[in-house]
Amino acid sequence: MFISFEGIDGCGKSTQARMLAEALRAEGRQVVLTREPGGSPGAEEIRRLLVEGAGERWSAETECLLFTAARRDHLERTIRPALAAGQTVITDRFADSTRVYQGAARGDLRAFVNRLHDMAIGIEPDRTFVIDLDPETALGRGNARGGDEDRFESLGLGFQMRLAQGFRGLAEEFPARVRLIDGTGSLDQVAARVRAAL
Ligand SMILES: Nc1ncnc2c1ncn2[C@@H]1O[C@H](COP(=O)(O)OP(=O)(O)OP(=O)(O)O)[C@@H](O)[C@H]1O
Ligand SMILES: Cc1cn([C@H]2C[C@H](O)[C@@H](COP(=O)(O)O)O2)c(=O)[nH]c1=O
Repeated sequence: MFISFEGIDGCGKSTQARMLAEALRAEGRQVVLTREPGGSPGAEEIRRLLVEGAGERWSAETECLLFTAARRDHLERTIRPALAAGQTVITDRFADSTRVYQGAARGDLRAFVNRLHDMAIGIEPDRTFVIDLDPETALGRGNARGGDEDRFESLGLGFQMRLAQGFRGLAEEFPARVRLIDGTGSLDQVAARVRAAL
């Protein structure tokens, strides 16, 4: 099974991806927990180009190409081999992030993003959990966490609000696989919502 977690920066998706991986492992499943951009040595190199770039280093189109290149490597080196071995793959972000960040929030590039996806990726998760949280709360959580990978989080509240709208829209666009999960409350409360939706 192939599962993705999505949402705005600081919504809690990495925490929930990790909690679900631990819960499934405790039940005896073999789980590969991975992330994007990254998840394979080559894709982690591309991640550094993306998240360590200062300010507006890349155009939205170039970002699409870099994220898609990283995803292709991640798919070839990590995701497909794990799925072929019967393992469960849980990824912290996948193609929906490109649809929302580059395709909608940074500009109107959905057609470009879709064409790249069809050419180079061509696979969707079986289930996608969008952790839905208001951007002010999410930014507060992100700031409290600190860290130096602030290339995207520094884009501000207005950008995060466009993202939140974009992620909510995925549930309507892909109703068979995307589940909107209320991200408020304790870690265990959110985890219970994820399990119920799985
Ligand atoms: N339900 C929650 N209640 C309070 N704090 C939370 C909750 N879930 C996560 N956090 C905290 O919020 C911060 C961000 O969480 P996390 O790293 O899981 O988010 P994220 O969506 O993966 O962020 P990013 O995309 O920016 O990496 C962390 O410090 C985490 O411990
Ligand atoms: C896959 C993907 C990611 N992004 C952005 C979203 C985040 O701001 C960063 C990654 O940071 P995280 O803390 O690991 O979530 O990259 C994007 O804009 N487009 C994408 O396809």
